[in-house]
Amino acid sequence: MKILPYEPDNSGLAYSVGTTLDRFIKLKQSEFPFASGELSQLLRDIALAAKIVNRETNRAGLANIGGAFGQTNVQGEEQQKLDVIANIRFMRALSKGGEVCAIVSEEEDSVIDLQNKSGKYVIAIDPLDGSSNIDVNISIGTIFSIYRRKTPPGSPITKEDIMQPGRDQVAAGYVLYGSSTMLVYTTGHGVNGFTYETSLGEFFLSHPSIKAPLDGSIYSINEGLQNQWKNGVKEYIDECKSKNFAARYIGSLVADFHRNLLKGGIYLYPSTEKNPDGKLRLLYEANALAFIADQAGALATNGEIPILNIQPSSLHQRTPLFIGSKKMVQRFESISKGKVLQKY
Ligand SMILES: O=P(O)(O)OC[C@H]1O[C@](O)(COP(=O)(O)O)[C@@H](O)[C@@H]1O
Ligand SMILES: [Mg+2]
Ligand SMILES: [Mg+2]
Repeated sequence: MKILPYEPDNSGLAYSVGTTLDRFIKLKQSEFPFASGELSQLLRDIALAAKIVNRETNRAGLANIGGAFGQTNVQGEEQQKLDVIANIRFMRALSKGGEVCAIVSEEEDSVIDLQNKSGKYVIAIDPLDGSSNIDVNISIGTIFSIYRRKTPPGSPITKEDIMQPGRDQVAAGYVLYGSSTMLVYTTGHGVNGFTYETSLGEFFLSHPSIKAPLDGSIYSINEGLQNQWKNGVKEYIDECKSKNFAARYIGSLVADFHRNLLKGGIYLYPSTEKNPDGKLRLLYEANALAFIADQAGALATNGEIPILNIQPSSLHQRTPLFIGSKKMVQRFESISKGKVLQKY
């Protein structure tokens, strides 16, 4: 009787493509003998909420889920129904999960204290990113940042727990609801991407150990705001054009970031007259993507300093964001800081 060892695939990767998210989280946790499993559970809670929001986005056109909700959020932006639904779904999953003590959300004016005496984690979340694309069937997303609270569990939530620089994130990621739905995250040990298999209701590892190309030829910026650009943005974009780079702008930060992360490219949202501090929010948009970028070998800056080094001072503060392939962001910075003259 012949006995053969089972060789699933020859990738040699410890975490081979096709590993379920749940199994991946378990395996990763076993690498940290002192891990208590709470962060693992929190990641599972996020994945659960993502599955529910995925279902809602897929049928947004059918079930009267599209369109405006009829209220504005603290940013003065008109909330879409799906913004509110996604916010409720993530709030519910995170509060039921039991690992989180406080939530900062784009759709909530103030910090939500979950009154959870044992919760160690603070989460900042953009429940639905790319709201302007909801009704037109273009990729949208969810963005999340996870911090360990600074004060002991059970004690009152303090500013110190909430206003932590991106550098202190213990995990971050995004969900992309696109032609397929993906969850991409880091816990500070590399970046991995999982694709949702709807019929099985499972996320499977599809993009292990994502590394951003060092350079690229794609730039993503809302050129409609060109007249409001300053500090070298125009010069940099002119140089990209002189090099025949491709202009790609979806208008959903998660989708533009994801493309550039995989293919090489740069996303730029500078300060404008309308948004002198930039449009994107530090706590629940820029910090998470900057952590992913950092872990994938890419860069994120506000034009002055790395996004991860910014000390937050208010919940919904905005920041200029320049994020993407290392060489492209470095080139932008040197032009915007006037360190180099363009040669076409
Ligand atoms: O329409 P603009 O000014 O180009 O802004 C688009 C940007 O605004 C956002 O939609 C802001 O995010 P929200 O949709 O979560 O508010 C980003 O996803 C996107 O990159
Ligand atoms: Mg957003
Ligand atoms: Mg949003």
